[in-house]
Amino acid sequence: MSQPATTLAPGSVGVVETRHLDLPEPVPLDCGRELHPVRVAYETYGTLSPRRDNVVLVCHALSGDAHAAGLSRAPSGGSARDGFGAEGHGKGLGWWDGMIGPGKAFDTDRFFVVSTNLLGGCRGTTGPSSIDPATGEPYGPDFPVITVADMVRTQRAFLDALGIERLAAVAGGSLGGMQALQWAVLYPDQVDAVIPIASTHALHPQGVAWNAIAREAILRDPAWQGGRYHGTGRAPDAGMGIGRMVGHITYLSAPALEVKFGRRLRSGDGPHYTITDPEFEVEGYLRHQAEAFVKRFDANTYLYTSRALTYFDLARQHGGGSLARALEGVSARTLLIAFSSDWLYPPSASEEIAGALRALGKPVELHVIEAPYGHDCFLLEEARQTPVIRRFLAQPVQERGSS
Ligand SMILES: CC(=O)SCCNC(=O)CCNC(=O)[C@H](O)C(C)(C)COP(=O)(O)OP(=O)(O)OC[C@H]1O[C@@H](n2cnc3c(N)ncnc32)[C@H](O)[C@@H]1OP(=O)(O)O
Ligand SMILES: N[C@@H](CCO)C(=O)O
Repeated sequence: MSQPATTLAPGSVGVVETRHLDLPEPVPLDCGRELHPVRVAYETYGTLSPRRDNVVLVCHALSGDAHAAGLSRAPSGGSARDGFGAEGHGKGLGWWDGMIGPGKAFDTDRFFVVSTNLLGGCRGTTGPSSIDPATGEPYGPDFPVITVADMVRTQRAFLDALGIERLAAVAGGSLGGMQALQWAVLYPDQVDAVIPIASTHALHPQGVAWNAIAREAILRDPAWQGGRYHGTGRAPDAGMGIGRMVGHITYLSAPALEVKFGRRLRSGDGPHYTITDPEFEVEGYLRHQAEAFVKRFDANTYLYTSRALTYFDLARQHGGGSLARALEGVSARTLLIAFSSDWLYPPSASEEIAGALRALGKPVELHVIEAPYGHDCFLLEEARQTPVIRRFLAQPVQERGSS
């Protein structure tokens, strides 16, 4: 994971700025509605080749944004609600800064890396906090329910507007990996390689359940007000904070919590026998994560995005219940990376995808990295993902085959 920085480290893409593009056409959605207008927030790193054949799209997870690499030019300290927004994790460096740059996994000496904030987001791309042209008010709960396929259709339309037809690769972790898989299925002739990391073809029931609890915490906060909290001076911060605490624990692992906090108390002279104060270090940490999160994120975006990732089911949506059938049309070569301690998006999910692709004779590699930090390993274990990704992306066409 990128560290706070005031100076740019070697290999940095430098100071970057999030830009915005308005799509010329409405985006058709799985729910049957169309969305228009749609604005997409994006950043790019590296140089587009004259043949426009070196584009890598990186897709973020639940709470990310377009600021994937470099040091943001945007002012810090803003929030998702006040219009300009704080940086991805509050320090100015992009959420995959260790992975994108000269000589890094996504090498900007070679690739033109594009990162967008996903549809439904609260970091510059049209989402539930955007103005509904029909009412002149924020959409709130009137925003259409969106899917991962809708996010990918939006990215396709965005790239069309930039004049980019093909992608050398699509990569992302978690929900970002779902988008990569969705690209391979929806646009098989337009993407050469996909790199889903710590991801799945369908979240397991326990994952669906944890997401449901997080959403429930928001829905039951009286300040949510049926989703029409914008402009009322009240927002469901309490509910979203609890939702983030739940979610954040699912991104970690039991051994990581043991090493990081153990059962240490916050105060040297405790316990203080209180039912309200955070006595344990891990409780203080969770409160900190909740407080930081509500400053940078919108509750309705959380609801819509969490919903989209629980709906995602390649077999159901594209294969009549069969993962193999869903993947039949894939022509991109696939690199799957999973982490041994990730119980939310476990290696078994990547193994299922790899098995289905192999049985179909498609080129696929699976790497399970032994690492203790749980699901968030895709943000933390940059050094160990880098050689795997660099080697995969360096493979000349004639060497591409099943493994
Ligand atoms: C996924 C995308 O596509 S982009 C979105 C990615 N960003 C996020 O998810 C943001 C929130 N998540 C995190 O911070 C994740 O833990 C990670 C993986 C991104 C970073 O992991 P780490 O570097 O190990 O950070 P860690 O989990 O220790 O959290 C550090 C924070 O907790 C605070 N903290 C650490 N220990 C304690 C404690 N005992 N009590 C209170 N606060 C604590 C630190 O002060 C630090 O705060 P800051 O972020 O405000 O500076
Ligand atoms: N911590 C990451 C991972 C979620 O899958 C996020 O908040 O987006």
